[in-house]
Amino acid sequence: MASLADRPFVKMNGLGNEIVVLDLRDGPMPVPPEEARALARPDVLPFDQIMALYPAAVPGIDAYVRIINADGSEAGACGNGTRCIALYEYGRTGRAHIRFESIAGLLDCNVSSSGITVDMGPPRFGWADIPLAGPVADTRALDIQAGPAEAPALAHPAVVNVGNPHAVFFVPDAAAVDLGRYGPELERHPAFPDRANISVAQVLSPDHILLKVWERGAGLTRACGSAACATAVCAARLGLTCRRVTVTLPGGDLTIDWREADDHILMTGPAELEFSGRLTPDMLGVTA
Ligand SMILES: N[C@@H](CCC[C@H](N)C(=O)O)C(=O)O
Repeated sequence: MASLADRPFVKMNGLGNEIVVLDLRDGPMPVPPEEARALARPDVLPFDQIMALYPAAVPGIDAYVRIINADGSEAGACGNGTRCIALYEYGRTGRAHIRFESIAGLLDCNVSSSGITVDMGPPRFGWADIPLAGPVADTRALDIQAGPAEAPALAHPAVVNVGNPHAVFFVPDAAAVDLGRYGPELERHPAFPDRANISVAQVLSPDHILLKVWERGAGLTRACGSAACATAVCAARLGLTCRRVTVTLPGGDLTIDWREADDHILMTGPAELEFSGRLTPDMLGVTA
């Protein structure tokens, strides 16, 4: 099977969410899950997601993007990674308006001095869209004890799909929740047949939310852009906040605006280029 050995990579981050960009437009090939897992080892090139760029099928689109988690699984959305590839493409082309396509649809991005804005599209609240294991009438608060019985704050999450599945637990004190302990079980709860990204959110004011995230396929991360979007729309839908909020994650702040006019979610924040290099067989765990 083809290997990524010798392909160039760019290491970036979006608020400390660790991203590896692989521009495969010149020689498209799938990212082998076992090579992704080998690369993610702590002593190699630890990352939360690979953003792999492929030629777009449609004119006017810069690239088709596939998103690979550190465990080798594929995701439909990655907000922080999308800001990273927008910055990468801006550096390559000098164009501030960049458009990507993904399994979840179009990602329209704008790079400016105040940050990178990504149109993440509209949220989907239907139980089958998230997806959930069975019909649920009200996805604002699941009528199940989703979390462990000894952690009563972790029950009745709001759920939504923003290109990927999210469950958001609104709690009075986010710092008091040991998400590293409960995340693995919640991510794989039987209610979520495709697993889920798990957020613990504390509403600080009608325009400010504190958030920490256990990411599906990556674990605890310093930031998760799609989780910030998911949390903002769930909070607004529950009447806890307005539609434009600042979301504070361990890695920093994102601005989320759930636009009334077309139901789209706009996420604004930074991205950073760290270093670049070339993948070697050793890094990918490939033996001759
Ligand atoms: N880091 C991301 C989310 C990446 C995908 C997620 N772990 C999933 O499997 O759905 C972000 O910034 O949105």
